[in-house]
Amino acid sequence: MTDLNTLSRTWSATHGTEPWGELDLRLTDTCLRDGSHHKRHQFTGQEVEDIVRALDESGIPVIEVTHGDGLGGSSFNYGFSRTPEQELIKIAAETAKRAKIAFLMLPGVGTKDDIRAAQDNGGQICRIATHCTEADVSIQHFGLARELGLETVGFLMMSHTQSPEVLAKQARIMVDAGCQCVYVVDSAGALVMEQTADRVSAVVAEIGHQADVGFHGHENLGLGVANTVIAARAGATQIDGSVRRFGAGAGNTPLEAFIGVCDKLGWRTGVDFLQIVDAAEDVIAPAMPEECRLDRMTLMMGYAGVYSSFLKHAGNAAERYGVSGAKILLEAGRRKLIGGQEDQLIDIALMLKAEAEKEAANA
Ligand SMILES: C[C@H](O)CC(=O)C(=O)O
Ligand SMILES: [Mn+2]
Repeated sequence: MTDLNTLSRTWSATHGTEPWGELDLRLTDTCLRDGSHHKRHQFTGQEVEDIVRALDESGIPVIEVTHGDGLGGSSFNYGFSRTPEQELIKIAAETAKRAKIAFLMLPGVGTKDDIRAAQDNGGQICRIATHCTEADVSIQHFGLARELGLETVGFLMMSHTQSPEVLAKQARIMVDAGCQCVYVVDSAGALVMEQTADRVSAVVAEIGHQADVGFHGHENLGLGVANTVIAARAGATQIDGSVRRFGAGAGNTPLEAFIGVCDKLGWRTGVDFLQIVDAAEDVIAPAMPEECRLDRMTLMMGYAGVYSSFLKHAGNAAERYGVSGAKILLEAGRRKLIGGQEDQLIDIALMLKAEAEKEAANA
């Protein structure tokens, strides 16, 4: 486990004698992509325009816009988008004056043609996400993205499920394929402080001399900001979050809170705290179907280590079959389900229903 003294020594060795005094972080707001899960993929063009304008004017340097499950995610399995994501990317790119527009793709869900289309529509940063033991499926997509002149980011999803050593090896595969920044992604909001630091440190040790390292957090155990602070101290220089926590599960690291913390620590983000707080209240909150809640369901996700975007799917299955959503999530965690296995939530609901019927018959 990384303790703070070790972290301080590592920091001094790589960044000079002032432990975490001087830090420049590049922030990515993900509410128009991760928040798409919470919004059940129902963003309108007007909402995207308003949110991008507010984030851009506050100084957020990168804004991610895509269906929650990435390019090509609009489908029966994941949920259909109200507005085609390529149209939303175009609106975002036409609205932003300073910010770069990023898009996410999961190999197998999106295709190479989707990447080309996103670039044609003004997307400049291609973020490629894989389960954290499957980086090899991203190799050809990183190759294409670099060929097209896109900036590249890799997402190692469900990072809590693997050791720091495994993550470092997977990060190496992405960087060798052309990835310029690898994110440790706490998809389930299950990492606790030192577990975050250990993983980020290991990835920094493996690729830090060649590429950036990032951190993407979720709030399911209420640790989004704390985990993000410790990730930055461990060497993550690209940081994700969503203003107002507008993301899957209990939401992402609330970016405006993290920016306030950075101001207090003397870390530079280039974002105006007062402006981003106003944007959160006046522009982002009104676009949310409801606040992202830390409740029984989302706590269960952090506790059992369940992919945050399963929340709505588990809720639907619970309602349809009259069983406990929290129990579905606990079982999903026990089965170690990963993204793409949403249909198993229905199997679990049917199993719980059959168990309940059997119990009732025996009573
Ligand atoms: C496709 C996922 O929603 C990506 C993500 O944000 C995560 O794993 O967390
Ligand atoms: Mn996420």
